[in-house]
Amino acid sequence: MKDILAEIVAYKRTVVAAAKQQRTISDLENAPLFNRSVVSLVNFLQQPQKSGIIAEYKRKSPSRGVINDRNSVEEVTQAYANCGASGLSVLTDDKFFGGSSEDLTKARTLVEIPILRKDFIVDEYQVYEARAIGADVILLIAECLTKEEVLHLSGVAHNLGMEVLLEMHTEAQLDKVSEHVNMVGINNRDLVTFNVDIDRSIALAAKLPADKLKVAESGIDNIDTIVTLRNAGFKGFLMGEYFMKQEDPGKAFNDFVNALAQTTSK
Ligand SMILES: O=C(O)c1ccccc1NCC(=O)[C@H](O)[C@H](O)COP(=O)(O)O
Repeated sequence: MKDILAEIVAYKRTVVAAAKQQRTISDLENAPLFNRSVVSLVNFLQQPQKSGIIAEYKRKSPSRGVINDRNSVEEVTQAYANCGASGLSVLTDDKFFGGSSEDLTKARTLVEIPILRKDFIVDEYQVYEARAIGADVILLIAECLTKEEVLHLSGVAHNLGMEVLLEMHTEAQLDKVSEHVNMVGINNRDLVTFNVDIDRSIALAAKLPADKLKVAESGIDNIDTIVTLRNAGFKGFLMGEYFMKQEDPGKAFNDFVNALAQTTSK
């Protein structure tokens, strides 16, 4: 199996090197959105009247190919926000996921809920970039960063007023959690084999630090799974493909959230 993560990270380094030639960090600091007030995803995920779902705008992926090339980022993210999403995740990688920074900024101008920049962050330049394009939260992936890198990048995000979701897949990666990580995400998808196993989140739940909000990521496609994950202590549920592959992702999201509310009010 080809190591897609290594390929993505190598690509990111070339993209960052090129971006630095175009715009310096001080250019990013002067971007119109750079000093806007950040909206806390941790707060939104703790509001009981919201779904806890972080709904992802995802056009394609290495594991699935094209998922949705019909519905615009404006249409989908507005629908998600209006129908009870606790947060949005917008993929800003172009090559592997068909996203862009412009996608995130378009969503930012339309919605007021927290937005996660979903990308492969390996350089502090990308953290400044996240702030400049309107993100509230960054994703750090333990699998492609050292403990020192997580500490540094989460510190930069914290100093810029943003929150950090640290994604991991194994218990050994828990060692990389730093003081400026606000949320720990368990990715149910193995990024080498692409196998998805929801039990991955359940198995690791009790081992996660009590002071970090728990987020389950990937492969979630039904209400029973969310109920099980909630009972295991998860407050956030990152869902992309399940909604994006439907004819009308916004309607599918609305139907799902209503059914979830009915199930949990019984
Ligand atoms: O989704 C992939 O194929 C993928 C491959 C390599 C690295 C990351 C990948 N996905 C990123 C994600 O974390 C998911 O988009 C996110 O958790 C939502 O997952 P899903 O609900 O299964 O679309």
